Amino acid sequence: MQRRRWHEFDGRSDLERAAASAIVTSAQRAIAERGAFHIVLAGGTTPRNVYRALRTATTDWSAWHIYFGDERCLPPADPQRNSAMASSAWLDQVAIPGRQIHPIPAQLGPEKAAHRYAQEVARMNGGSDFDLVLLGLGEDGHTASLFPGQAWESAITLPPVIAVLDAPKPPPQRVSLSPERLSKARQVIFLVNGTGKHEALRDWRNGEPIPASRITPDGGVDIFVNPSPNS
Ligand SMILES: O=C1O[C@H](COP(=O)(O)O)[C@@H](O)[C@H](O)[C@H]1O
Repeated sequence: MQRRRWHEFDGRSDLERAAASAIVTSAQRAIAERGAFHIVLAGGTTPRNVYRALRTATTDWSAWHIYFGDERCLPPADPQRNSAMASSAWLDQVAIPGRQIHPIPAQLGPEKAAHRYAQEVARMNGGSDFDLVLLGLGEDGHTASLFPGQAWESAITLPPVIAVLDAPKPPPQRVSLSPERLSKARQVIFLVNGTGKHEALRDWRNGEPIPASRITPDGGVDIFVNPSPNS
């Protein structure tokens, strides 16, 4: 069962400011308590300005470790790649050591990339919880690259990283952390902005089993939403 805390913002820029501030606060806490900050990034269009805002954050970048919740199987520099977006908006401009940035090698194809990334996450982070997982919400209720009506929904056990072969949103080949792995987190924040998401939000609020509701960390999830996405 997913515990949800809804946070409504007065327009897109308020949401982005609040998200950037929540990320920095989470990093400060993790670095003070454990000496490192392990964050999983969302892709898509919603987080881009949040990432841009982080360029000027005051933080110890050497303690940050970056992972991705999902990736599209495209060449590494393709602007539609989630890692390419995060790099140009933010990561290329701050002093996070390169060995602490872990893009999904999705250019290898979904199966091989899923296998490699599962090994990499296990090697870097062991079985421990991520400090913060950022996620988005698609118009159909998908989160990361977990789309409704796909094989993973009926699987009894899932690998920590899933090869997605026929996503309904292009490109069809993708790689995604499983809902169980995304739920192993001290904190999970969904960023929801953009037209066309009203139905998915309504279903989510009504407790319908959309993919986003499969993320169930012990501490519950925080949902940052801009209810009037045109502002
Ligand atoms: O395809 C994807 O979509 C979701 C939502 O993206 P948005 O553009 O509506 O913000 C995103 O969270 C996911 O990482 C991405 O690969």
